[in-house]
Amino acid sequence: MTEPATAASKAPGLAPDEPGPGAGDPPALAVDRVGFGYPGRRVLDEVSLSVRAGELIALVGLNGCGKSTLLRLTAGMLRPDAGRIRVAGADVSGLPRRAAARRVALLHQTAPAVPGMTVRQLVRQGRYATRGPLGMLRDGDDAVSRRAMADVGVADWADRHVDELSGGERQRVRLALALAQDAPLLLLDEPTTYLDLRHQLEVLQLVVRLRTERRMTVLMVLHDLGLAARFAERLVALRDGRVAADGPPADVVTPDLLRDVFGVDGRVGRDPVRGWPVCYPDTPTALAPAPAPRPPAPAGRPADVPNSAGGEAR
Ligand SMILES: Nc1ncnc2c1ncn2[C@@H]1O[C@H](COP(=O)(O)OP(=O)(O)OP(=O)(O)O)[C@@H](O)[C@H]1O
Repeated sequence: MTEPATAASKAPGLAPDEPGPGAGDPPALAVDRVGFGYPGRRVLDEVSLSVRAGELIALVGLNGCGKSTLLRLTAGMLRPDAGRIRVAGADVSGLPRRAAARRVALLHQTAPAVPGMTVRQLVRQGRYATRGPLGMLRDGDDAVSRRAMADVGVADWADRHVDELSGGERQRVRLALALAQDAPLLLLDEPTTYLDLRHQLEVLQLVVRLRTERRMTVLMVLHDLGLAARFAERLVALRDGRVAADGPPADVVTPDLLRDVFGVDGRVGRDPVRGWPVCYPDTPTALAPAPAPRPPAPAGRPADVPNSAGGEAR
């Protein structure tokens, strides 16, 4: 997990006239004091995160703490009601949909499975961002789709119907769909859901390869702290819509994290061979009180009101 990133080739996904990352470039992702709420429900407050190109980060936290919402905001599907999110320097909520899709790909928790659609057809939809005005695939799109299917090991299923696949098989096809976007920033919402142990490891090894060989930047939500600590180089923990911890797994995965973020008493040891943190959760305990509410936002800054759109930014 700690192997250095290889030298960057041209970043994937960007149009030929868009520059790839280089020295002095803005962070791959900059989340700056972001707040967001659905109508009647405040979800994120003052969330800040700076991610370098090629980093592999696991986002962890209790159910409902705002992880998926942060990914949807980062993909430009929702608009923050406070703060800004920039991907390679561009404010995602101001980008046209296709331009955002060339920069960020999101693996959703659920698949857009139209009845009768084949795996090949679904994965090709990932090329949406590069399609011409009439929706035609361009030169090279088919090769990118095929590479995405091969990366995830689903090339042999190209003619199978998506709605006839098992949950785990569908999850891998969804990952191929996200990879087909060939975007430099990959957001994975629970990529190991439904997968057996072998395929969990295969998918996470693939994610590591994408980072080291293609210099993709990856932010992934994982519920398994052990896998997160083993595969990510950095862990970000959300609690009550705020960043509660951010750093290398060895620093972040502690009994305090188990208690304060997950409300679980437990111990943390080290894998005897590899050295990565291993959690030994004992029993649920009362969560420590949430941090005190921050002072009211200055007048004119809509940090504490729900997003009036309450949904899709576009
Ligand atoms: N479209 C929506 N409208 C209203 N509330 C929503 C919507 N989507 C999510 N929420 C609420 O926002 C909060 C954060 O949801 P989110 O899906 O971001 O949590 P999460 O950390 O990803 O949870 P999980 O680990 O269970 O997937 C939850 O309380 C959820 O009920």
